[in-house]
Amino acid sequence: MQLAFALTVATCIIIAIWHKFWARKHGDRRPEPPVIPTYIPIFGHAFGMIWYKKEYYKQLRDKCHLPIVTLPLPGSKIYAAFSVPIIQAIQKHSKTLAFQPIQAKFSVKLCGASKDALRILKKDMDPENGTYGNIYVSMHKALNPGETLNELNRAMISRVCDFVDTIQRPPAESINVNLAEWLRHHLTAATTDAVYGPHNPFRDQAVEKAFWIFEREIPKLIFLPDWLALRGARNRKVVADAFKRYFLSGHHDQASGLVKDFYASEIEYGFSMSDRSLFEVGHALAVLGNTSSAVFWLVFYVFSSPEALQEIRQEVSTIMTTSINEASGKKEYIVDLRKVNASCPTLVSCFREAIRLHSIGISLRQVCKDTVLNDTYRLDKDAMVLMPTIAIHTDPALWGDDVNSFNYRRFHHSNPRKIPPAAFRSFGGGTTLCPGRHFATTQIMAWTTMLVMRFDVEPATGGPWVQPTTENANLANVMAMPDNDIEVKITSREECQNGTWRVIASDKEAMFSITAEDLEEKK
Ligand code: HEM
Repeated sequence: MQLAFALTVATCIIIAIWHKFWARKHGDRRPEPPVIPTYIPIFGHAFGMIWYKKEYYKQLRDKCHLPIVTLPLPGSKIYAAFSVPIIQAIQKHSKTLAFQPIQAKFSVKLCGASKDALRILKKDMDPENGTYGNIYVSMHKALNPGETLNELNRAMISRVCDFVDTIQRPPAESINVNLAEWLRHHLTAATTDAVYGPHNPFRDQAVEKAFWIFEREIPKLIFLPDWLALRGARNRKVVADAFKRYFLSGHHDQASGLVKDFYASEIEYGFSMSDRSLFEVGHALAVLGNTSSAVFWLVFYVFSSPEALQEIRQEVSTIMTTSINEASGKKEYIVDLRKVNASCPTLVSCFREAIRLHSIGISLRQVCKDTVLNDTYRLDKDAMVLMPTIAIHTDPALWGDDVNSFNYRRFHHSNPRKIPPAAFRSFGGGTTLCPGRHFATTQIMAWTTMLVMRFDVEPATGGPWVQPTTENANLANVMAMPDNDIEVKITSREECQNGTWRVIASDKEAMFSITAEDLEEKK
């Protein structure tokens, strides 16, 4: 009798163990994405990522021709996705394939915040009891079409226009600038004035300089301990200290809604003043990190493609109104950005094409629970999912054989090759779709329309435009910075001498629908 009882208990235990382990792994028979072997055992993929940088994902895509693969790494497992339908499936599972746990860890490491801050964020990410990243919702709200965004846009546009006025001079007196550096400095000034208000800490040149040094050092700050990333940590502190003084003086009361709302959420979460100041360095990075590179590439392509330049000038003149100012007797030119989407298809196409070619962002997700994608592959808990934009943006199957060259009409309605909207991923997608895309696009269009209409821009050498490489681009960014700068000569156009110029923007709705999500919403 005792033996029978013991056997029954043992059988139950065996069945329970079988159910827990074997059935969980193999019960539905759906496999994990295929493992990609490497010549170097264990460390092969890690080595490939470090050595070939962004190019590694293109190599893997071309080597395996699979929608998603498994890359075993020492102590962890990574899945890399190379197809639009698989990426869309990943984005749909936003609870089990989540960005927030990664965001919590990365933001604390990147900003050098305290263990207390990590504890608060981790608690928030608890799937049972946490609000699961509610803190970032305030940022999304402020940047969605609405009054807070309108105010931000108005403040930014007015600074862009004021600055562009200062470079207007008689055509014989052109100016020479290093394009990337010049744009970065003046975009930083216009953006941070709009975001942080009259006491903008970035008006101190030492703070701006420290911020951009910190930005270059981000990969070290994320992957190495702080004592091996001293330069980044030291410069981050310069910026964080400036923010601390700003907050302690209550200067954020005069800032944009974006800063005020986020600051209020941080207080609600219980972060210390020191952590709030450090996290603000991270926010500044989201706000500033990518827009100036996007303007650089757009300006580079537009001014180096005479046909595109001519078409864009023609298009912008159709959305421009001209009147005579009664007091000064001068002409007033007003460019209404609200009309760009509908009336400037070549400009919009050039913008999308320029950022398509230079998007190197990698969207990340953590597998919080075993998840099956489209009834095909099983992703195992605790692994990480990578969605490298470059693998999608350079796939000839999607874009055609000229995928690697600038085709200024690629996104033009006259192009017979129709691209699936979800294949354009410069702003990411799903729940982590860039909330700053409307602000960024408005700023990019304000700069580009002003430069295109008022100036001629050409290489200072007098020779042809030479495209810079992006081999050393900082992989912490979404847009690749050029490896070297280009010195350009900026000359005012004769026909635009006698007048004042202004850009205005929408009060009502998002002006630019360029992501799959925005296009869907518009339907
Ligand atoms: C051309 C300029 C920009 C590009 C290409 C860009 C692109 C992106 C991408 C690809 C992501 C990540 C999406 C993902 O992982 O799926 C992202 C996230 C984000 N971006 Fe942008 N961005 C730009 C400008 C801006 C600006 C100007 C702001 C703020 C004013 C901003 C705020 C953010 C924020 C807050 C996030 C994190 C969203 C979240 O975690 O929920 N971005 N951006």
